[in-house]
Parts: sequence; structure tokens; C-alpha cells
Amino acid sequence: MQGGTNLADSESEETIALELRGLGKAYGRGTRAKRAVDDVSLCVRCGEVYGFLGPNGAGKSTTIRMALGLIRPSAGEAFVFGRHVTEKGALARVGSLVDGGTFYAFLSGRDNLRVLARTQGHDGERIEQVLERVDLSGDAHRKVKGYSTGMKQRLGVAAALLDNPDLVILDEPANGLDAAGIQDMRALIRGLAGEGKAVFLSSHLLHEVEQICDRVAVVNKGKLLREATVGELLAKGEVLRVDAEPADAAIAALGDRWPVEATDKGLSVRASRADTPEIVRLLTAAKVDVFAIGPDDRSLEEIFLTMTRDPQDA
Ligand SMILES: Nc1ncnc2c1ncn2[C@@H]1O[C@H](COP(=O)(O)OP(=O)(O)OP(=O)(O)O)[C@@H](O)[C@H]1O
Repeated sequence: MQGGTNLADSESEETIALELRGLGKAYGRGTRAKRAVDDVSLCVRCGEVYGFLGPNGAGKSTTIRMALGLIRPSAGEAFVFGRHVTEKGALARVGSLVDGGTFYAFLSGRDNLRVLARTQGHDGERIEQVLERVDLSGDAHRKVKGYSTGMKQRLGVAAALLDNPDLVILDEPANGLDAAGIQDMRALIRGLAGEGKAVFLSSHLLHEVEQICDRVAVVNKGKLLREATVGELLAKGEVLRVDAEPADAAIAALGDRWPVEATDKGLSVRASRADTPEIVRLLTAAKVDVFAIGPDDRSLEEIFLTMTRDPQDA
């Protein structure tokens, strides 16, 4: 089957840079098999920064490796610009940073990029440009063995951009960067999307994802828990925090009308401000004491912790 032929009619192959369909990866066999990735489906479009967010061990790196055809999935398929990732030449428009990049320690940063340019079949006319872009021009003559983790990370991003890819896949791009480096990286990634490129990045740093991503997939234990825009995830203006007791009775009173979630700081009710009087009436009728109702300005971090919390820990 030709990849991309199943894409929704309204979206051309050009706008969808990466599509993962039901990707799964199990390690080990039989009863000892471990599902590192379980039925992950998502699309990354040109011009957007898509964050793949999850705690350590969630399956982010494994998914990225499958998306790049570096490891074979146990289930599902990955398509890049409508072509199956294992197809010859499918990755021609993709630049990636995985495991912080692999470099020759005894060559300079610039010479590493020269070697890479040769393997990519071009003469490296973009080397100075990408070095400049990751703020490494001043250190490009130095041997990589003397680089800090953050410098290696920036060189890795330079390498990912060398062939002017349309899809950039970055596994934990903020790793090893200091605060200033993170800010620069943020600007660089937004700039890539501004040029119409698609960026797919993984992170366990919620703050980073909140700052730079258009859309986010939250993953935990191999499963995609939710896919949403950052705005949807924060659900600004659509969620109320209700401080009322007893909580069980409050949930029973409101649960039929609005989705209610118990959090560490009271109840989170997916309702608008205009619903406040009705919420108060229902709670009062149910003999629930109401202490406060207001907008739920939970950070992405809190939402993430609620979503990924193991029920057994609760
Ligand atoms: N080659 C492997 N053999 C067996 N188990 C593996 C292998 N690679 C990964 N795993 C397991 O799969 C799960 C997902 O790992 P993965 O590295 O994809 O997670 P991650 O979200 O990238 O986390 P981290 O940021 O810690 O790398 C983990 O439990 C990990 O131990």
C-alpha cells in the first residue's frame, strides 16, 4: 500500500510531515514482554512544533527511533511526508537529533559537520549558517572532546539542520543546556516552525513544552494519554476549581452535568464561569459546603501530574 493514501482528504501529504499509526514496541517475549510503546497514533503538520511529553521511561525515545526507522515497530507504521519510513529515500527531508548526536571527539565541531555534509552528498555550504544559528561559530574550531554537554547538544541540532530538512525531530533538545541556552533553543525551534518546517520534539520539561509547542501529546507507560493544543490542555477559562466538602457528595452532585476531576487542590470542573450560580445551587441542594469557586489556573505541570499519576499511588 502506498503510504499517505489513507490520509484525510482535507489534508494533503505536503502538510502532514509525520504520521504515526498505531505504533507499538514490545521488548522481551511471552509473559516477560514489556510494552515500551503501545498504540501511539499522531500527526505532525508543517509549520507546527509538536511536543511529545512524558516522564522518564514513558516511551518517547523508543517512539522517535521508530519514527526514524532506527528500530522496527512490533505494531503499526510510521510515514514521513506520506512515505513509509522504511522506503528508500523517505528520510531525505528529515533532520534529527537522537541521543545528543554522535560525533568524532578528536575532530572540531566544524569538521564534524564537514564529514556529515559529505555523507549527505553536498559540499556543506550551509555549515557556517547552521553553526551561527546554534551560536557555535566561536567554538567551531575546537575539538568536540572539549565541548560541554550543552555545546554537543547545540552541535547536534546544527547537524540536524545541515541538510535544510522540512521535518526536524529532536529527542530532548533542552538536555544539558543552561537557562540562556534553553532560551536560544526555544527561539531557534519557533523560528524553524515559522519557516514552515515541522518540528517534533520530546521533552520531560513541561515548562519548555508549554512555551514552544503548538500541540502536545502526553505519554506515559507507552500510551498516549491525550493529544491537544497547549491551550486546550490548560483549558483556560473553561475549567473551574471548586473548593467544596465533602468532595464525594460534590462529585455526585455535579458529575452528571460536567466532567469533574478530583485534584490535590479541590475539584476541577470542566464548566464555564457562567455555570457558577448553577454549580452553587446544585451543591447547596446536595448539602455540600462551598468554600470557594474560581477559574482553575492549573499549570501544565499540575495537569500532567494528574494525568500521569498511577492510581495505585493515590
Ligand atoms: N532495548 C531495550 N530493551 C528493553 N527495554 C527497553 C529497551 N529500550 C527501552 N526499553 C524500555 O522501554 C521503556 C521506554 O523507554 P524509552 O527510552 O523509550 O523512554 P523515554 O520516555 O524516552 O524515557 P527516557 O527519557 O528516560 O529515555 C522503558 O521502560 C525502557 O526501560
